[in-house]
Amino acid sequence: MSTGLAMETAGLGKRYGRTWALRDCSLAVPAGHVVGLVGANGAGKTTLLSLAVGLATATTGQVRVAGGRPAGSAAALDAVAFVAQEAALYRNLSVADMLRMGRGMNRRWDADRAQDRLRELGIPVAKKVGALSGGQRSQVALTLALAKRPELLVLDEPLAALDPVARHDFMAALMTAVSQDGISVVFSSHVVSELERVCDYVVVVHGGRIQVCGEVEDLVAEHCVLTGPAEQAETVVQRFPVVQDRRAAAQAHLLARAPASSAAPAGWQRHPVGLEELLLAYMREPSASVLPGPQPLHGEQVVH
Ligand SMILES: Nc1ncnc2c1ncn2[C@@H]1O[C@H](COP(=O)(O)OP(=O)(O)OP(=O)(O)O)[C@@H](O)[C@H]1O
Repeated sequence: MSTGLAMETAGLGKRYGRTWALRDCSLAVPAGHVVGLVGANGAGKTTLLSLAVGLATATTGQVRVAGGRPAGSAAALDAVAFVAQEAALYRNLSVADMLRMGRGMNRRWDADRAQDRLRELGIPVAKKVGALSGGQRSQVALTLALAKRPELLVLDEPLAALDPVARHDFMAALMTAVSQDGISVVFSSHVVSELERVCDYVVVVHGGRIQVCGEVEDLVAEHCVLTGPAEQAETVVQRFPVVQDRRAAAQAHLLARAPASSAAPAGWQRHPVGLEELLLAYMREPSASVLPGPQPLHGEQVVH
């Protein structure tokens, strides 16, 4: 059994009929990170998260979570909390009913903390879930997930239905929980502009395959935009892997994998690149990939 990894997959694949929703996915995400999972519609994000929380079974390969527990096993269910895309709450039940259900279904339920959290947020527990705003419903779902005291919290597009203020409040609540509890978080999102503020690790999925996986700090340090004369661009392209190539008549802008330790070519300037720009470049260029994260374990037998 391996430890220190929030999520690890080896050769993981999921097929629905003739469609491979996820294919040959091998990654190892260290514990203690806030991981942003991004990719276009239909890229395979929900499939990967569903496999990780044990809601779907793999067609090929393996997935383990929270320090090597096989996904879907009793040990994993104890250690992992999941907030689904539509924050699966029973709209006809009151918030208090949901809290009672949570307590009945979980061994390590922290009822006091859940009550305190909802009080601080001003969410009345007597109210029916269906009568809450979208932002309040998301906060209730997060409260229920945190009350489980998970080691790994998985959220599928938690920001999708929220307005900018609710989105900000939700992420602030999540970050507070992360710093208080030291949990690992993996969440999928289309809001690439907000990831820089909250994530320290990113995974990009494209067409069911992992395209990018690594620590934000490393990724940003390993990339830059090189600007210089367009007629010399080909020589630069041969020297550095280029993710995005933009050329005008006179000048070229190349978003390249060129670590800070490598000198910029003579006559060229190096500019730092932000996470949003970097992720958008990779998402626009599916053939470019980078996988600098730790190597997943191979060859270990996992008994489900
Ligand atoms: N239950 C299913 N039956 C058939 N095909 C499915 C099923 N679930 C997902 N797929 C297909 O698998 C692929 C990946 O879907 P998935 O929902 O994982 O993508 P996603 O990245 O989460 O997309 P989105 O951002 O739109 O939520 C898509 O082509 C989708 O149509």
